[in-house]
Amino acid sequence: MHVIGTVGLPGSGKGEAATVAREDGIPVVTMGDVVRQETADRGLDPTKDHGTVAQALREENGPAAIAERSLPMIEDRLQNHETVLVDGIRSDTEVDTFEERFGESFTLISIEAPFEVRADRIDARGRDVREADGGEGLAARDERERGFGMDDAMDRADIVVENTDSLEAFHERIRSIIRTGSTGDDRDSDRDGDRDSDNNESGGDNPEAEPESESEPELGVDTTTETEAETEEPQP
Ligand SMILES: Nc1ncnc2c1ncn2[C@@H]1O[C@H](COP(=O)(O)OP(=O)(O)OP(=O)(O)O)[C@@H](O)[C@H]1O
Repeated sequence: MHVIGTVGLPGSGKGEAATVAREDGIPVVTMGDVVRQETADRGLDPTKDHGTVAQALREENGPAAIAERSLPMIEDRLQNHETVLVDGIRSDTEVDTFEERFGESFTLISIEAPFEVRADRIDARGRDVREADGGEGLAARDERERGFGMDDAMDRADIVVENTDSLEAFHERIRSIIRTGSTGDDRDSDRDGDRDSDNNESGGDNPEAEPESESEPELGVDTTTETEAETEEPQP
């Protein structure tokens, strides 16, 4: 059993990580699914009343309400799958919920990219209403997410993935983590030192990880992660 959670500010790459998981046949449970389900259960319109229900859930049942409601969905998927990805974690209180339930089988990945990089990618994505057209700007969205406790959740991550390289390199990175249950190489910082050995033990010497990590530098076309590429060393 392995439950992988992702956390990251808007435009950091959580959706891309979920896509990689699905391509690998790994079910993805998003916090949004939980809220949509609850909205439908209350006889409301999931497309319109989503925000109100998310807020109501937290007010009625506390800040971990959405995470708690996601647990049966995750456990259901774990009946038939070894690994499940949980997308959309927003606070350290939610991290507590997953750690309490899944213990060492829970791995939190923080996906990070600088503000300007995320702003450019969100513009290019074209999904969001631009600030100039009355949409919520990225700074305001960041602020709102941080208000939920996202910084504290990110600080709890077992693995930090800097998504500043090419999309191919990011996909490869996430695939490697999902398949091996660990970083697979030494490029990710680990903010929680006592989890490091767990990662290495659980999959650091998985043979599948080797070819993937070796091929990564070739995939990178973006120059923003030069320092990462320079520090890349073959695994002993
Ligand atoms: N390494 C990358 N190189 C180029 N484009 C990328 C990279 N990573 C992500 N993107 C693109 O940036 C956009 C934002 O990524 P994504 O949608 O995965 O972010 P998110 O964290 O899910 O954002 P949100 O929280 O707003 O839903 C997408 O269009 C995605 O394809």
